[in-house]
Amino acid sequence: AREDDEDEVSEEARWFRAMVEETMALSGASTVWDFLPAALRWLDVGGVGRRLWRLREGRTRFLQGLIDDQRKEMEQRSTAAAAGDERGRRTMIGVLLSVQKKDPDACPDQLIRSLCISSLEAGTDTSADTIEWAMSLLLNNPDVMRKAREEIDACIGQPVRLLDAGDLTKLRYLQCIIMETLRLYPPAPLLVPHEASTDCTVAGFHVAHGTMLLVNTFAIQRDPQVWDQPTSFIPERFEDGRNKGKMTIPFGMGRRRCPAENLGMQMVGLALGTMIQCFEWERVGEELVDMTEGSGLTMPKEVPLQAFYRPRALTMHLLS
Ligand code: HEM
Repeated sequence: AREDDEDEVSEEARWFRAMVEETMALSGASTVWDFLPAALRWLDVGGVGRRLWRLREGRTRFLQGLIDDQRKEMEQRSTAAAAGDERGRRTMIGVLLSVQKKDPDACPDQLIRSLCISSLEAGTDTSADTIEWAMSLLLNNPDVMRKAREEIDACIGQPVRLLDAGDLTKLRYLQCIIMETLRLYPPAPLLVPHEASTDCTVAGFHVAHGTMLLVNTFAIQRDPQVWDQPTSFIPERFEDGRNKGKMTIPFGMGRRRCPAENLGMQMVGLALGTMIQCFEWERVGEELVDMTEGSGLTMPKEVPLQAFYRPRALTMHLLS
């Protein structure tokens, strides 16, 4: 699907997506660099440092462009407001620029760039990968896809309309599908590397100050001592609060847990739900969709998903 839609997205969107994909691939938890003594790091094995530096320059240019545009728009708006025209939209950069205006030192452009880029980067691949894994699982489990579509059709009723964010809380089975996808294929399988800020002891293990800590969510969520048929895709295991309290932490936990869990669940739910509602999906051949995991900070599919789809007669009028 990725190649087919190349014509439909802007140059900028394509660049952004490629930049995020490369950043995530290079930021995988274990690069050779991490295992080198500090004195040897200047060797830049594999050119990782150089490539990350180039990506950083591109990101800075992109974000600074957005900030400059917004600043200009706000200046024009304040002139218009003085003339009685109050139109304008509220954006994250706009809010941060207002803070900057009141206190320039507390909110420099560099801070705005960092806040925006971390949200954009953290929200792009995680959500897109989850949708791709979920669709792959559904293609390999057509009965689950059918049950999800029946739930959506029953929820929407007549006259048929596109599902929207307000429907998502009623689509319990769709939520179970997403939870089960995130259990089997957490987009950040080792979460994000953390560092112990002081010496401490956790469950009898001594952790020295400065140690890099990785949480193996992937292993925790497939633990055979906790889950029945741990590697099977069974959305029903989350129905009616069953298995509540078992360790599923695709969004991390504690103070640095993903701040956008609700937004992420909504984005995935809306995209996946609409794809199921509007199209018939089929695998490209007899064989099952390849489910090999790729590498990086996020966990993309090793082989990008390709599938056949055609609009459903029921929803054709909504698409034209
Ligand atoms: C299915 C979707 C998503 C998943 C599975 C996910 C998962 C995660 C995980 C595992 C972390 C690291 C937690 C830790 O350090 O222990 C994280 C952090 C973060 N996520 Fe998400 N995320 C998703 C969507 C989003 C979206 C849509 C946004 C923003 C638009 C976002 C913004 C962030 C930010 C800013 C952080 C860093 C928080 C911090 O370091 O304090 N995420 N996310």
